[in-house]
Amino acid sequence: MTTIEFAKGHGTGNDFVIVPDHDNSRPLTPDEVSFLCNRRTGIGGDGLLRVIPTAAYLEDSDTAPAADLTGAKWFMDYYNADGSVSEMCGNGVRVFARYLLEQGMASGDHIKVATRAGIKEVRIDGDNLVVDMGPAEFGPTSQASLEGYAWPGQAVSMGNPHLVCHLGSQAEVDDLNLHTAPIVDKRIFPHGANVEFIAGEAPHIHMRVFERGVGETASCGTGTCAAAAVALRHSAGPIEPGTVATGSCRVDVPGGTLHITVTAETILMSGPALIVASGTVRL
Ligand SMILES: N[C@@H](CCC[C@H](N)C(=O)O)C(=O)O
Repeated sequence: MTTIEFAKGHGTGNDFVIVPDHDNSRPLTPDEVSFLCNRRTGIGGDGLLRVIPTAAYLEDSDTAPAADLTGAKWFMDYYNADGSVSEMCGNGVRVFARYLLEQGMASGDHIKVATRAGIKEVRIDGDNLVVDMGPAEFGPTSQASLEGYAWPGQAVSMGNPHLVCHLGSQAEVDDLNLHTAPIVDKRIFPHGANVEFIAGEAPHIHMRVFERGVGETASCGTGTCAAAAVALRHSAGPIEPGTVATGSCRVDVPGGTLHITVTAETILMSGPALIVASGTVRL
């Protein structure tokens, strides 16, 4: 049996077990990740963030990184609660940056975090952290089905895959039973997708999300970016293909509120991140 250090943090209720591994000497198996994320028998979290040096990740990784990561000292090695890996986690990046600051592993008001989807720059803005998430990439339209119903949706990549379904009213979103995973088209999403159900119009929408590898969560940072991009395009009316519908959008999720700004080049996500506990745990 080994004992490891952990911390626990969240961003708008999307919670993470944080495991520092400064020399990348203790990789975690998928079973260990799902044990740590288990809310009854482990610590509990929607996901897990291993904190490892970017240089160590680059040495060990057998796949070429999506982008040059050498400008960021620390790599966010992100896992979903079921032990699967995802390319990106928006709330996770804010929590990761908050952890680096509190541990004295980063300083100043701009922090770079290496992720599987490239380097993300985080700016500290009082209690909020503002992440440059990169642009949304729109894919085809598709649909999500659940309990015999189907909703049209827009495929969006924020580094990780999303399907955003715009429903008629907030009551419809509130009434959804998200205890089981919505079914998505495997031809469009061969590795699954995070499914966002939204109501309202930009600049203020409501969202619930079923996350791939997790289940329903209180918030999803990449999901709010995808949802805001879709809502802004929806309210912009017909626009030139290839043109981005820019603007700001408030996204209310069960765990709080995130503020999203879509520019022609990128998407900025602003919201809180807190570290709430730390300790040791037996594996
Ligand atoms: N909670 C996240 C997204 C985490 C990854 C996702 N479940 C996936 O598999 O892509 C966020 O805040 O973005």
